[in-house]
Amino acid sequence: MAKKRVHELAKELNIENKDLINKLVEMGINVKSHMSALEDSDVQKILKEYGKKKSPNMENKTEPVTKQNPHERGRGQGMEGKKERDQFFRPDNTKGPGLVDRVPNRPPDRRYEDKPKAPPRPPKDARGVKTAPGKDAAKTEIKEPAPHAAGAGNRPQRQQGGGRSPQGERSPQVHQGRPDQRERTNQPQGKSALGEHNAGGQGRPPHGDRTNQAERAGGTARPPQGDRPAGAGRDRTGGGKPSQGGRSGGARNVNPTIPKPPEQIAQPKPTKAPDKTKGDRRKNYEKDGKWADQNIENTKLNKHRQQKAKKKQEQPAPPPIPDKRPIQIGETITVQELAEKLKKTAAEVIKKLMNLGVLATINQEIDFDTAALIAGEFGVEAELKVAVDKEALIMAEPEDDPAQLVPRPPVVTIMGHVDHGKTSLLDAIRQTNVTAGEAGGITQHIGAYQVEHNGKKITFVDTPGHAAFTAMRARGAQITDIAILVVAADDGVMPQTVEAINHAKAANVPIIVAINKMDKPEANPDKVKQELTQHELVVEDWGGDVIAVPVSAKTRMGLDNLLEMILLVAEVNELKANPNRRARGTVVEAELDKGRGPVATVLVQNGTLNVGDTIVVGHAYGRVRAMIDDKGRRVKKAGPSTPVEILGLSDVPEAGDILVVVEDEKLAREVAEKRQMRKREEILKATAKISLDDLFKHIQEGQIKELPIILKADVQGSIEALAQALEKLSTDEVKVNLIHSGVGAINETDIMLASASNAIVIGFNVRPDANARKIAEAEKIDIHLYRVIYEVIDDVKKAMSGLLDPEYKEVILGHVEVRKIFKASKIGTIAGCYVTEGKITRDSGIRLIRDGIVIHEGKLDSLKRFKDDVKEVAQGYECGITIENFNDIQEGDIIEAFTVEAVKRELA
Ligand SMILES: Nc1nc2c(ncn2[C@@H]2O[C@H](COP(=O)(O)OP(=O)(O)OP(=O)(O)O)[C@@H](O)[C@H]2O)c(=O)[nH]1
Repeated sequence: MAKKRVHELAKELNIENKDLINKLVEMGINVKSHMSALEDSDVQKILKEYGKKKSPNMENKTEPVTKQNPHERGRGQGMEGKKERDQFFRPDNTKGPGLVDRVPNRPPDRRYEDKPKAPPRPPKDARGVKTAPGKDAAKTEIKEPAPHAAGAGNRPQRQQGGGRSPQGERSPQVHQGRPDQRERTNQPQGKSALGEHNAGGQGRPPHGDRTNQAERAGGTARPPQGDRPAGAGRDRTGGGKPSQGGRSGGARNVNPTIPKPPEQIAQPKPTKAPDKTKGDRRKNYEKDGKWADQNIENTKLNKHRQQKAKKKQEQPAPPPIPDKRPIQIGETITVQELAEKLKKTAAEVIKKLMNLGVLATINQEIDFDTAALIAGEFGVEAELKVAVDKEALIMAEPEDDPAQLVPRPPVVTIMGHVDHGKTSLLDAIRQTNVTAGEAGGITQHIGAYQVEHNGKKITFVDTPGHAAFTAMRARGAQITDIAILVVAADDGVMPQTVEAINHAKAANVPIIVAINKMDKPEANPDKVKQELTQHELVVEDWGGDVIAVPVSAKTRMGLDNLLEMILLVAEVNELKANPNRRARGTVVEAELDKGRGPVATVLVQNGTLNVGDTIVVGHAYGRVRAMIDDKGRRVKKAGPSTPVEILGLSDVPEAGDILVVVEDEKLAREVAEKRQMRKREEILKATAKISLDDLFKHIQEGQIKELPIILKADVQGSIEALAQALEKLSTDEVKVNLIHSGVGAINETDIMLASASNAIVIGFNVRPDANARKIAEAEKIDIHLYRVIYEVIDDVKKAMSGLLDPEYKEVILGHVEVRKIFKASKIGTIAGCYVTEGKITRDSGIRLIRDGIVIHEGKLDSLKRFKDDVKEVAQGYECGITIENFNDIQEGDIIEAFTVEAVKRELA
């Protein structure tokens, strides 16, 4: 006889293949699919299982039906149609048709409410609250089916077990196994929740159902168990373990009375899982060791699948986990960049900015604080990114290893009073050196030179005077090791001598006094020495520590001695440097050579500068293309204290700029460009908008060499007259430059031009229109309005000479539009007006403007509201106006009301 296949048997039993397969698996019968053939014995087992289940449960279930419990009803009625049954089972698959949806509509314990006798049990209630609602609801809604045998009574259990279809099949088995289990579960021992459940299912008094079920189950239920609080607790836990229970315990241990809701299954309580599994396993094992093991395996597998499916169903589109990492923002950031960092659109960011009252365009930079606020609005934290100061990095002076330090030539600067012979002395030393046989012969004035004395080198800075010395110091460059103070023996200490002394002292530079012009008969070195003491310079002869050397630049007398002394002081001061490192130096002189480009004389102060080195010098950078020494020779390297001319810079640096060698050109360029930008900004800042009020101040500060003017007038004749008069005002210091003139009102374009060229705007018998006025205010453009040519000339003249004293300033009160004209023989022309802006007062001065041209300036004769005289009329109101001694008012004219206020002038 042909073996029966699973699907055939399922058909026979009127259950789904899936359910039957699961049931078979639970029973330890290995089947792979609905096509798997079943042994006769297995078929018998199944039939027995289902057959067994049917009878008792069905009977039991009828009772609840009468009580109109939906579940019971469903069961009691028995499910005839497959559809119905399917409906019942499917919900078990976590997401049966409509199961979840219906759950909420169900009162959680409705089933139990129907049982008034049910004694209240806190623990169970608790559970009920937590889990039952879903369960019951689900059940109630879906539970109509359960037609066949076990169906009615067991279904709830199945669902409970895991709410999966397999359980549906299992249900019969549940019933089968029940008695045994019940016996076990009913044992007082605290079994796992599930165990309790199962048992409790039959014997849970607190839940009305339970009693019913117990009855249904065939009296196996044990009320005492149900009472056990522990049981309840366990129950709950068991309930919380849907997935596991579903498989391992669900089917087997399902509690017929308290079916678990799909929700419970869907949201298991992981904490109790192990207990349940344990309990189930033990039970299974007790029941049938093999079976249990297999079942566990299957359970795991199915659990995995279910979880997967569940995940898919429950989280079809998991919301993207927001990136909570803080974003890094510098001191400033553009709106666009911020939007990108926040992964938002610029529009969204701009909108948030607007909410904060910040109007910004996409390319506008906002500061860190604002950016952080915006980021916060989007729930993102912002961190201030401290930019690495590359400039500081390259400018940092590395510490030299003392072992690497070697003596270096002293760098000497010559200072002193005018005409005391500084230049003569420098030349004399240089020439002496040349005549001494220095190779090369042709001396180059590159800003510094080196001489050799007794085999030792001395570097002289070729820019005498303390002004240059201090200017360099002010730039942070101190190149001088020793200062030679030249004092003419025939003249003595003079004011600039004193200055030089103070500058050298301030720089903490040792001083050697060269008493020059000793060849002169009137030379009086003692007088010099004496005067020096008054400035805290006590020469050695007089018991001090200051070296004084009598010299003559003219006769070259004492020069060797002077050089000797220089070397001595250098030795005492232990001047050392490390030639084995990247060079660092200071620009002594720089210029733009027509043929060679930017040329700078650099005094290397430490390290060795090589041809090919990448350098940054102030705002210039480049690679050392060539180096020329003070003798005009090309050199490849320059060590400490060596002055060299260097070629290859991008721009002409300034004296006092520091030269550093950097590793790569990109970094050099970056730093140099940053400095250039900073410099430009400084220049821009310094060039403030000109106004007549502070014109003289700017002229004095040398910031202005010309005064750009934009002139607007009522007629061409006025422009010509004014242009001529204004241009005549040009002086040697400032040239008046009429950059634009025209007939008509001052408009927006005039203001923009003034803003771009930093010009002042003069209006003669014309007014700025509303737009122009607004822009002028925003752009801080100075507009001067006149009605007399002489006043224009006088004001500009005074402004240029610093004599302008505008003690009064005109303030515009408002504008009134003439809308209707009335003629009255006695009064004259009455203008029916409307105040369009500001206000007009009875005592305000007025200008009648027609097409931007001032037709009349004067006073009001009367200001009325209806028939009453009023002191003022505000914006939005009508009024009647007559102008003193003026009747040529036309409709459309604008009356400008103004007042003149005294202004306290700031001293320039
Ligand atoms: N007799 C004599 N005249 C000297 C000596 N040194 C300089 N002179 C003269 O003094 C005058 C000024 O000399 P400079 O070398 O130009 O003096 P300085 O200090 O460089 O002058 P400034 O550059 O104007 O500050 C010149 O006429 C020199 O010829 C000297 O040793 N003896």
